[in-house]
Amino acid sequence: MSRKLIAATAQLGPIARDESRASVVARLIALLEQAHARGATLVVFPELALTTFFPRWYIEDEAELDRFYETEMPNADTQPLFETAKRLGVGFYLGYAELIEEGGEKHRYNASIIVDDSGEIVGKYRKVHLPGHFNPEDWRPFQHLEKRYFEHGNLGFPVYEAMGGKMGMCLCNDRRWPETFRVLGLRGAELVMLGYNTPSHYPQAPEHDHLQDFHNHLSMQAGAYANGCWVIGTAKAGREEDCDLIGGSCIIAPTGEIIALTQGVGDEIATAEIDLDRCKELRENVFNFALHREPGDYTPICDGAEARDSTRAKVTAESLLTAHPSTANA
Ligand SMILES: NC(=O)N[C@@H](C(=O)O)c1ccc(O)cc1
Repeated sequence: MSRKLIAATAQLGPIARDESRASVVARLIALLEQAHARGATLVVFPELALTTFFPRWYIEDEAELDRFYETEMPNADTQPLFETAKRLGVGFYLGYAELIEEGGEKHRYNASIIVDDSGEIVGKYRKVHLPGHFNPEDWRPFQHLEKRYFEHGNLGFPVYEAMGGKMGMCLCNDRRWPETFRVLGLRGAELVMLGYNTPSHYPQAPEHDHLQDFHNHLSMQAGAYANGCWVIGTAKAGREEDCDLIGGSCIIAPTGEIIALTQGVGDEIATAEIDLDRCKELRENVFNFALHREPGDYTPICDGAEARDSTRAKVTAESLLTAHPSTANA
C-alpha cells in the first residue's frame, strides 16, 4: 500500500457571531471540493471550525452559550460535509465545541475528530492545554475564556490508525507545548493535525504581537522535526468580530520544513504530497528514540502533577477575588 497521500490545509476566514452552521458547512464543503480537485484525500480544518471563536465573549445566558456547541456528531448541520467527503473519498480533521451530558451533568470540551475516507469517525481528541482565563477581565480588549467554557480534555493524546498511517491530533495552544508532540511521537504518530485560532494581539505582552506568526511556525516546525512527523496546522484567520487572527496555515515535513503555506487570511487551501515513510529519515537516525532518548534524565517533566493541582486551585481562588493582569493566565 502506498504511503503517499495528498493532503490539504483548509484555512477558514472569519466566521461571524451570527453566521449559521449551514453557511459555515457550505464553506467547508467548498474547500473540501477544491482540495479534492487537487487530488487531496485528507483535509485539515481549523479549531472550532463551525462557529465564531466564542470564548472571546463573556456569555452569561446558558442557552445562548449552548448554541455554540455540538451535542452530536455528525448532526443535521454537518451531515452534508460528511456525505460530500464520503462521496469524494476524502478524510478530514474537524475542530468543534462538544457538549455532552453524563450522569445528569453537562460536560464541555474543545474537541476534534478524524473522519476517514469512508465517512467514519475514527478518532477523537479533547484539548488538554486550555489557554486564557476563567473569569472575565475588564482590562482586556477581548476575553479568552477557554478555561471557563471547556473542561480539561480527558482523552490524553491518542494516536489512531487511519488513512494508511498513524494519526495524532491536538488543538491550538497545545502546539506550543513540546510535550504534546513528544507524547504523540512516542506513540508513533506519523502525521499530527491541528487547528488554531490565534489572535495577532497578545494583550498580556503586546511587545510580542509581531512574533505571533513566528511563534506559530516555530512551535509546529520544532514539533515536526524533534519527533520526525508530518504536521498540518490550519488557521481560522482574518478579522473576526473586531479580533484579528493570524493565518499561516501550513504543511510541515518531518525535517521541519514548511512545504505548503496559505497566502492570505480568508478561506483558502494549500496542498502537498505527503510520504509517511519520510518519518524514518528522522526516527531511524537523529531521533531514534530507542537508541538516543534518555528518559532517566527527564523525570521533572512528569513530576509535579500534584504541585500543579494545588497551584491551580490557589490561582483560581485568587482570580475569584481579583480580575487584574497579575492573575496568572496564558
Ligand atoms: N485557541 C487557542 O488555543 N489560542 C491560543 C494560541 O494561539 O495558542 C492562545 C493562547 C494564549 C492566548 O492568550 C490566546 C490564545
